[in-house]
Amino acid sequence: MNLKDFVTIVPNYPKEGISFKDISTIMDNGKAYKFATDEIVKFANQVGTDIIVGPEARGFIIGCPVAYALEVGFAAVRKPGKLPRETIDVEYDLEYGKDTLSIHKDAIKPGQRVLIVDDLLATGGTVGATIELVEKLGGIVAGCAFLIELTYLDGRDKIKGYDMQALITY
Ligand SMILES: O=P(O)(O)OC[C@H]1O[C@H](OP(=O)(O)OP(=O)(O)O)[C@H](O)[C@@H]1O
Ligand SMILES: Nc1ncnc2[nH]cnc12
Repeated sequence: MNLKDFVTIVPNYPKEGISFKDISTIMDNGKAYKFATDEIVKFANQVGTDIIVGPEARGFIIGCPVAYALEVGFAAVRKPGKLPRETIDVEYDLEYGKDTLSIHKDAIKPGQRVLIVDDLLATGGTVGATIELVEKLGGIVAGCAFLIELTYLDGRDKIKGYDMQALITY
């Protein structure tokens, strides 16, 4: 299956000049959604995975079915103020300005092998901050898996030295 055929390109969204890669047309097709999930499950098995970590919100859409298929847990990385118990937080750079990501302090046990799953790698700010959260909790980043990599934004530079998988590249 050519997964790229299921991505919808939306020009000038959310801003003029941005070519938005809409994955909702992968998710609304059962066969494409399963194919994408199965490909990440294969990678997860290769690198060895005890738990999936996915950043809000699109990381949940693809991370949760992977966790289900592997019969491992899923830990959510969220924007500030969304998690009810004690968190650790990491500030990271956006194209303009800064943002923060949080995870529950007890979401990952020291030594657990973590696969970070998200829909898309752009500048790498989100995955970089997620790696920092996992490692602060003593987790081992087994790898990072994405449906899409925007190679022209060089996000890969932020995950040098980590195993990574991208199913579709632009
Ligand atoms: O590599 P980066 O430059 O960090 O960009 C990639 C991130 O941007 C998008 O999430 P967004 O923050 O738009 O949130 P959403 O999933 O809630 O739409 C996407 O789902 C990735 O998480
Ligand atoms: N071009 C893009 N398309 C979809 N999601 C994104 N997140 C960051 N950049 C994106």
